Amino acid sequence: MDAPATGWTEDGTGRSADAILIHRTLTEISPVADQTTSYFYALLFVRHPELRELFPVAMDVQRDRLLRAILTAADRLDDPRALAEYLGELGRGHRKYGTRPVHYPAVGEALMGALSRYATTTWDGATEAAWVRAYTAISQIMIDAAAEDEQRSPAWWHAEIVSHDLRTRDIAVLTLRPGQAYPFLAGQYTAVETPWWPRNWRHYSFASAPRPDGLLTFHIKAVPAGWVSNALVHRARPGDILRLGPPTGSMTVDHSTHNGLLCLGGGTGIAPIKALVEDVAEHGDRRPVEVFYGARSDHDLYDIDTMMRLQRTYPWLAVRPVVSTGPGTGGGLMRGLLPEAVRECGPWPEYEAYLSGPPGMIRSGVDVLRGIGMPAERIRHDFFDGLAATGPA
Ligand SMILES: NC(=O)C1=CN([C@@H]2O[C@H](COP(=O)(O)OP(=O)(O)OC[C@H]3O[C@@H](n4cnc5c(N)ncnc54)[C@H](O)[C@@H]3O)[C@@H](O)[C@H]2O)C=CC1
Repeated sequence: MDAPATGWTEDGTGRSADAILIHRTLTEISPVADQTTSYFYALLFVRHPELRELFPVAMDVQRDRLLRAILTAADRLDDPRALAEYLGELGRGHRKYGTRPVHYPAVGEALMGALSRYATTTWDGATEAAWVRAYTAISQIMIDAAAEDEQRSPAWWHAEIVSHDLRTRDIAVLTLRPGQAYPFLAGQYTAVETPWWPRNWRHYSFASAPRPDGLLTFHIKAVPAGWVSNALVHRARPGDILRLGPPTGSMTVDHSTHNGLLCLGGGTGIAPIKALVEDVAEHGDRRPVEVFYGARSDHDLYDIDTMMRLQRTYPWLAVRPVVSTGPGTGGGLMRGLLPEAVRECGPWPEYEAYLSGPPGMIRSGVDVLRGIGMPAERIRHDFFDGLAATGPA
């Protein structure tokens, strides 16, 4: 996939002229992001009512995903590799919503309408031209990626729940049997849609490496106001059919090195970490793997038995539970937040870091690791609703 090629003149700062104009617009709309988003969707649905059915009935929770994804991409114009990767995932991920190439101009038109209305000070002919070039390039990369993907993969997969294990009051472990082969890598995640909330897709990591029987596992925590997660934890039963989007995410094991793995799994963020451990075991690498498993209290360490079983099985694996609140129970339990525990046990030369959990944990974990000298290229993580987010709503 090619990077955008037009409007490309460097200024003294190393940024292209288009990127500077686009960044200026983004800075101006930042304090009025909510209004810009509302206006964008209003324009889109008033002018193109046929597009409304691609989005969930209620759009409050993830209302701004599509616009946020476009703006994120536009702000990365000068990083063609990251842009192509991000937009490729986005284009492939949009197939499950029924997005067609013909829909892209409608979105572009609403985008220009919303930006020109809210970036009143900086909007002019040159800025509009820069946005048109950027959006044309963005949509073309997405359209091409979707078309290429269509040749080899379904837009989505049906999967039947074959077991539902309620581990705590609000956490369930689900095992699914996909209707057809579902290729993915340990450490990746996917989007899940339930029959109860059509077109509401939520992201969950695979909690196991690919298995010979083809089954998939997910750890779901019912979060307040989380319709999909509450349905999956409290309503779903074996026999129910879900839909899955394509696998995505870059927190996969680099098997080209013998470095150790330093893994931080916060809450249900332990799910992909468990998959990574299984992946290392299957490759027979015997690289040291240090897992820090964080939860609010020892009661919330819902998968500790599995992790301890893995530790007993593999001599190269060490699992350290870390609880942030509530009484500790001794017995090797560390107290505090995960990133602090990792710092205390550092400095971790010869390790690659894998972080999975709440965004605050990932941010502070990256800060701690960078602070103790770990180079950025040895730190891997995904943000479910940040750069890696896919979906129109
Ligand atoms: N691939 C990924 O990155 C995955 C991410 N998740 C995300 O993980 C989250 C799990 O939520 P919960 O189970 O409620 O976790 P939680 O809120 O109970 O946090 C778990 C642990 O993370 C650490 N932590 C949390 N916030 C922190 C902060 N601001 N700074 C430093 N450390 C912090 C603490 O040690 C805490 O005990 C969800 O947001 C879910 O979307 C879940 C699965 C996979």
